[in-house]
Amino acid sequence: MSTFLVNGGKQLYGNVKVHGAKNSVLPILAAAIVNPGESILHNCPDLSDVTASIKILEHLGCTVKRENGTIIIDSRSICRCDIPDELMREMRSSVIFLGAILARAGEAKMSFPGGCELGPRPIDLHLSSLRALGAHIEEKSGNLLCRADRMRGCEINLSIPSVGATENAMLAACSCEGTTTITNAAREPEITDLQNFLCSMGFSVFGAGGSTIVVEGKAKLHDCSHTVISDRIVAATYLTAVASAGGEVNVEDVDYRHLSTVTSILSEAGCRIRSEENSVIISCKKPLKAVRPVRTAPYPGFPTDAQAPLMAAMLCAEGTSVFIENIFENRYRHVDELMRMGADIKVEGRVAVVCGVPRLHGASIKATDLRGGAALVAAALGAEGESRISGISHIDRGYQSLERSLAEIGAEILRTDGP
Ligand SMILES: CC(=O)N[C@H]1[C@@H](OP(=O)(O)OP(=O)(O)OC[C@H]2O[C@@H](n3ccc(=O)[nH]c3=O)[C@H](O)[C@@H]2O)O[C@H](CO)[C@@H](O)[C@@H]1O
Ligand SMILES: C=C(OP(=O)(O)O)C(=O)O
Repeated sequence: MSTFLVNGGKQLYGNVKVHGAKNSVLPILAAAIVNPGESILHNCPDLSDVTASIKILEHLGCTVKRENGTIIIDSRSICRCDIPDELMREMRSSVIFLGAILARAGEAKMSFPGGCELGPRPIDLHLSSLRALGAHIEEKSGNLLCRADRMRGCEINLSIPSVGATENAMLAACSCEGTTTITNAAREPEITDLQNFLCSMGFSVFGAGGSTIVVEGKAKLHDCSHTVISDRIVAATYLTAVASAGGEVNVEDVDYRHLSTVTSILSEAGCRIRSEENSVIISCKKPLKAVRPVRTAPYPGFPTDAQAPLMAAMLCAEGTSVFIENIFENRYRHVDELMRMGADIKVEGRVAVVCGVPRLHGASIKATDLRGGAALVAAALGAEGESRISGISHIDRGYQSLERSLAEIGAEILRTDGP
């Protein structure tokens, strides 16, 4: 089992590039099967979740070529409409294949998806949206058996602006007769990226980025190519790593507009931030100052995926910072591990209170989810001495060679094989 060995206490300097967004490329890979043709995707990160998506595409009968950051999917030869349980469990985004397979084949069979364990992650809104469009879905012994003989566009009002339910509804709506209007849709930049990809293959989809998305079903489709947007959560993680360790780093290939809630909090903490066309430059001297309460919220609010990395940066800030996790019920599993490094954090329900301590020390710690794992790395970079971080397969789901990127800006971090 691989671990990260981090020798903390070194400031970070230089340039680091942000790769393509996991939460964009995964639904886009699923969407590629809606079009019986070729899709060329650029800026695809090399992540274990991307590998899992490719396995699903190949299982369905697609031909997939992957070269550096480009993935070419030819979905003309699709011959199946089921996904094996072990692939469903590998990641959350496997469930987005449901809308895509239904749109393409009119039937689908799969089990429930995996993904980070952050408390209950129901898919009721995914299923009710697909049912509203005309799908018959039977839930039997942990399996979803779906058929859709004739899907019709309709109005779908989501009770929560769920990212995944919005994506599934958009994909299924592509094969419907007529127009589908999704209200209270998720507004994340990754939804806009999915809309742009669907438009590039010939669909008429508009409104993404706002709360109402309109999909005109059925269209004359053609081969397409698309470049995936950059990963705002990876960018946020680099910013918090610099805030934790100190130094000055240019985070490149990023859309600063997607990061404004994160950069405004880091500025409030005392970091100097300069946003340019495609980069954000951060410069920090320790100690930082505590910040006003950080409340996670759907985009454009503060992203839940950046909550743990930001917490890592605030552990040694002067004063008390409060975090309120509004999206997921149990997203503080990193807290116990951070406390092994000397952090002072109290959690009650959805609230975590972080009292700044003068310093952290290295420790043996374990990542139990993706962003919690990234937070442990950020904290270890700012701690005195050596930390050994296990469970890094969680981190590999969302960060391409995190250790290499951090080493390029001066971090002492090594991936080792062993217990
Ligand atoms: C692959 C991907 O894009 N993952 C992201 C996506 O996850 P995901 O799409 O799973 O997150 P959702 O936006 O669906 O979840 C938001 C909230 O809605 C609830 N809910 C969701 C669906 C449903 O059918 N019923 C229901 O109650 C969830 O339990 C959660 O409390 O958005 C999350 C919120 O920004 C991010 O943390 C994840 O990184
Ligand atoms: C929670 C996350 O991913 P997933 O939804 O794929 O589990 C994440 O990217 O932080």
